[in-house]
Amino acid sequence: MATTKSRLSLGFSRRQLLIWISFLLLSGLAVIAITFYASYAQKQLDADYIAFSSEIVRAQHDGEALRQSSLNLLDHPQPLHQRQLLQALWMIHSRQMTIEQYLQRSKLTAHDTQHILEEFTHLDSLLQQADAIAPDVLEDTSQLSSLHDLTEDIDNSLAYIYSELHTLMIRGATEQQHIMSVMTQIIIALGILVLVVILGLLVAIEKILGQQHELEHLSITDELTGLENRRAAMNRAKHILTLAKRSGDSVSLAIIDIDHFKRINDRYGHPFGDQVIKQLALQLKTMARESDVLARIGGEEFCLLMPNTNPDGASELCERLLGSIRAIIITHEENSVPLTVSIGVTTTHHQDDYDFDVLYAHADAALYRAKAGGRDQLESFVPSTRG
Ligand SMILES: Nc1nc2c(ncn2[C@@H]2O[C@H](COP(=O)(O)OP(=O)(O)OP(=O)(O)O)[C@@H](O)[C@H]2O)c(=O)[nH]1
Repeated sequence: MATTKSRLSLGFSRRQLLIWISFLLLSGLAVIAITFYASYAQKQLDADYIAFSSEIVRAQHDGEALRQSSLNLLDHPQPLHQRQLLQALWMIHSRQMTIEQYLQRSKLTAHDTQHILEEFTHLDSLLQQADAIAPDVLEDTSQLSSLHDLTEDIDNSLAYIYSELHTLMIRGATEQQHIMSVMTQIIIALGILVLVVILGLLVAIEKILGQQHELEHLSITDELTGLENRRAAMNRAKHILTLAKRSGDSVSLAIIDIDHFKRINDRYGHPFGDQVIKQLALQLKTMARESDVLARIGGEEFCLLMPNTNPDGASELCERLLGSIRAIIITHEENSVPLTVSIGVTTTHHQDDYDFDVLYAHADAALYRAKAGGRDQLESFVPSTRG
């Protein structure tokens, strides 16, 4: 009832749901953070600060060229120097347009560039004034000194703009470097995380497989003796009997039960009784064949299923078992403890006998007679007594 309550309609337990919600929340946050950072980084990395910087470096010569041509014109008012000055003015115009384009393409914020744009407006008005005077200055030489003053103002304005832009470029490039280093660290951290997760998963899978194998082994093994348990014996017996029934081969089953085991327990204690069981199991193991199924099917009861074995073969082996068990030397505090077993054995005779429960019942009936006959002996099931 409690389990049903703690499970929601979709088949998730509350704990699983919490884990999934936390996982989804964390993943969502990680995706948002990464997307935000990636778009910011992308903008910064898109800005071509190197090209922009080289354009600014080239532009710094424009002011000097203008000032020089203005000086030349002032000293020698000749058409050559006037042409040079007009050319310098044109150069500054076109450079100004290129730089304004770079500024728009760059990811610098309005806050960063506001004062530069204002200075550009001021520069525009100075250029317009110079453009208005320069073409006629040879006709009206009184304008020469005003023109020269204007060129000085233009040069100063350009110097201010370019030094500010230069500072911004350095800041942008530094930011790019910072972004690259943060991204490298993030990539390394993610790589390590992925490796750790993969390693964790591998360890978990390895552990689960180990536990699964261990559980499988435990589910078919008798803990005390290490022999197969009743369940495993029945499964294997079923398989062997099915094959034998088809081929018509005889299969024998012996049940081996320790005599008066209760007395051993009572006299020497339960742990000693366990040791006796283990010792007997070891002896049985050495005498059983590879193809036999040897299992502990009860407290002091073992079964030995012998494929392809007729009644004579089974009896012979069981007699040898009785003898070898009698010969086991067991001592308790220097007192020897006699150990004997009784064995009931049966062999498939009819089609119906190829069934573990039927064979077991027959062997058990024979064992009963062995116990009743005085123990430490073998009794075989006699088919005519069936039923
Ligand atoms: N030490 C130990 N004793 C066990 C274990 N399993 C069952 N026993 C004991 O085995 C004894 C079996 O006693 P009984 O069924 O009366 O049979 P028995 O004393 O061997 O007498 P018979 O079979 O008639 O010869 C009981 O005292 C159980 O407690 C075990 O794993 N370890």
